[in-house]
This record gives sequence, C-alpha cells and structure tokens, in this order.
Amino acid sequence: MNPFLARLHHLAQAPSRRIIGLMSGTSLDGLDVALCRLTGHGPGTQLELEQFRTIPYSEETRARIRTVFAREQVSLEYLTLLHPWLGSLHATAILECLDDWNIAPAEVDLIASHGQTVYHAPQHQHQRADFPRNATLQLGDGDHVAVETGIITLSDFRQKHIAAGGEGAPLAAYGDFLLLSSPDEERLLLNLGGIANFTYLPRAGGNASTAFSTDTGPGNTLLDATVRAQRPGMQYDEDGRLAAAGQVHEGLLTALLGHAFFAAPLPKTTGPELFSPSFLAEAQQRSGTAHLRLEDTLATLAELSAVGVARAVRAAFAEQAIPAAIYTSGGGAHNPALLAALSRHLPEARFGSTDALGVPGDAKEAILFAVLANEAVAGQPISIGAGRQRVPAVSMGKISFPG
Ligand SMILES: Nc1ncnc2c1ncn2[C@@H]1O[C@H](COP(=O)(O)OP(=O)(O)OP(=O)(O)O)[C@@H](O)[C@H]1O
Ligand SMILES: CC(=O)N[C@H]1[C@@H]2OC[C@@H](O2)[C@@H](O)[C@@H]1O[C@H](C)C(=O)O
Repeated sequence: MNPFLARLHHLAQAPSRRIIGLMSGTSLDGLDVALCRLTGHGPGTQLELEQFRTIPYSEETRARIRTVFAREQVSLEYLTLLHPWLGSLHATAILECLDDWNIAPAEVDLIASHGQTVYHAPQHQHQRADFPRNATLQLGDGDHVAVETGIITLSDFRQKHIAAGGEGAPLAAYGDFLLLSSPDEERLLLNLGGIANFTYLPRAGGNASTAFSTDTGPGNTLLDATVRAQRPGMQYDEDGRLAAAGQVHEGLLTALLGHAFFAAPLPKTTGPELFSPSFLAEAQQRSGTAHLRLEDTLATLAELSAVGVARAVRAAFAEQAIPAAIYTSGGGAHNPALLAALSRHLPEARFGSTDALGVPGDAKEAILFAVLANEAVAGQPISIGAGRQRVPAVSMGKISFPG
C-alpha cells in the first residue's frame, strides 16, 4: 500500500487530528492560518484552536493577485505562473508559523488549503448560455503545499459543491452546523468579510435540513475599494471613522440596491466580480453622486452592506420572526459603523461575536476548512440544508500527498 494512504487510513481512525486550516479571502489582507485539534467528527466534533495567525500579504503579493483578481480577461501565462507560486507562498507561510510555534511539520496531520479565489462565476452572475453552469476558481496548488511542507494536504474544496449542484459557496454552513449548533437557541452566524454571508442554524437536534448559508451582498469590499482609491496608502476605514462622520445618500443607496442580486431568491453567492468599483461608478453616475464627500459615500456603502444583510435575513424567514441571536465574525465585525447600521435594520436582534461561542471571528473561515478536511478524512459525506440548498451529501477537498 502507498505509505501515504496507510497514513490517511490511520488518521481516519484516530480519535483526533491536528489540522492546519488556511483561508485567504476576497479582501487580500493576508493568509489566515489556524492550527486546530479536531476530536471526533460529525455533530460531535470538538474544536481546540491551538494557534491562529494572519500572515499579511506583501504589497507585491497583493499586486500579483490583483493582476488577475475578479478580471474577465487576463494573461493565461500569468495565471499559470501564479497557481504554483501561491501554493509555494502558502507553504512557506505555514513553515514560518510552525517554526514560531515550535512545532515540527511531522507533528501536524493535515493541511486544509482553501487557496485564493480569483474568480467566482455563479450562473446567475455570468449569464452565459454557452456555459450553463456555476464555476469558481481558487489558486495556490495543493501539490506544492504538500511537497514543500511534507504534510498531506486537502485543497480545492469548492469544486465538489459545484459538481453536486451548488454554487461552490458559501461553505460556512457545514462548519457552523458541526461546531456551533446549540440546543438552546436558533442562531444566525453573520460573517462580514469582503462579501457578507450568514448561516442559519436551527436548534441542535431540530430539523437539520433547515440549516443553510447564503451570501447577502457586499461586506467590506466596496468600502475598502473606495478608501483605497481616494486615500492612497490606507487599506480600510479603520473603526469605520470616516463612514461614521458621513450621511447616507438615499439616491445613491437606491441606485445601488437596484441590482437584481438583492431581490434574487436564497441561497445565492456573489463576489467582487459584481460588487466592483465599476458597479459603484455606474450607480454614482445614475444618481448624480460621483462627487459626494468620501465620508458620505462610505456611510452609504456601509448602509448598503447592512440593508443587503437585513433583506436576505428577512427573505429567509418571510412572515416569521427572525432568530434573536446573531453572532458576527470577519473583519467587518470590527467596524462600528457597519454594526450600527445592522442594528438599525435588524432592531429585534441581539448581536454578539462568535468569539463568545469559542470560535474567534477572525479565525472562523480558516477553521471551517480544517473541519471540512476532518470530515473528508474521518467523517461521512455531509449534507446541510437539504431543504433549501439542494446539495446532496458530499466530501469536499482533493488530496495531495507530499511524495
Ligand atoms: N478595525 C477595523 N475597522 C474597520 N474595518 C475593519 C477593521 N478590521 C478589519 N476590517 C475590515 O475587514 C476586512 C478584512 O476582513 P476579512 O479578513 O474578514 O475578509 P476576507 O476573509 O478577505 O473576506 P471574505 O470573507 O469575503 O473572503 C478589511 O479589509 C477591512 O475592511
Ligand atoms: C468563492 C468564494 O471564495 N467565496 C467566499 C467569499 O468570501 C465570503 C463569501 O464570499 C463566501 O461565499 C466565501 O467564503 C466563505 C469562507 C464560505 O464559503 O463560506
């Protein structure tokens, strides 16, 4: 037997596994590295987050990713070169973290690598009759991660979800369901990343098929792009100070909310391919607001993110009451202007952070991929939200051996 298969066989039967989850999201701020000890599998999964770090991307790395990121047309040579280069960059980041944490690669069982999304193309967004399918592309080849770290690596998690009928995202529901369901309350878990999404969790032991996750629209992506364009050197509106100093412009907000995405049925996914600077520029032109003060534009964009969330939440529950408990995660959870807008649009909800549930918000997405790898190796194919999501039970992630 291939010794790596024997190792996987052993890992699958072990009571627990030490797994590094990796995530680099649409904000391009860096690579999130979560060292997890996962005990058991399925609804009994126990998480111990041993270490977590974000390795910031250098300006050069950001520029390289932006050369292809969310662009309809790119150099095929550049894309080909970027794929292994990013895999190698991620491997180096892992080895640096392990060195700092005084952990040898041989003491880690698996790596779960999301890769870098460079293009997300659900059918409702690309609308091409010649390719009537959902599609998504993540770069950072898993073989390079495995060979350079010496650790068995699972990668490219989204393709199976698409092959089975989904949009390849959000996958959050799988990890949220296994780690954060509660017998005491139904919950919404709201991730405010570049794109915002939420997971609905019924009470643990209730009707699991009602759990699901959906994107809701922009989280920080338009806020970040606007700040970067108008304040060179600034990456984002720290603590939402600029947005808090502005006024929402109703004309611009209406123009932005006019896009069909906001009225589309759930679940749905999106990305910066749609919510781009040109999406904003068109809405500004239609509403005659191109010369608004930066503060007012940011206040309006924070409002847009909050209204997107509130509309999707209300659409999910129609005439019924929404779950009272909403737990936030992701970088936008650090933005008081965004949180204030959310509270205004969902006044009946009680907002907290997933930190209070034992899952630090900044690490949650990286942990998700460790959970998916744990299920692929030691668990069963999982089905979440059969009622709404209509994706049959799947195991996600492709396996790369280090040799
Ligand atoms: N103190 C802060 N004040 C305001 N905004 C903040 C703060 N800290 C982080 N952010 C926002 O969070 C962003 C990073 O969020 P996060 O790392 O969750 O995104 P991501 O994982 O790349 O996105 P996605 O979940 O869409 O893939 C920053 O670009 C910024 O907009
Ligand atoms: C295609 C893609 O990378 N989508 C990301 C992105 O970032 C947030 C939102 O858009 C979400 O749909 C997804 O990531 C999380 C981890 C998910 O799949 O749940």
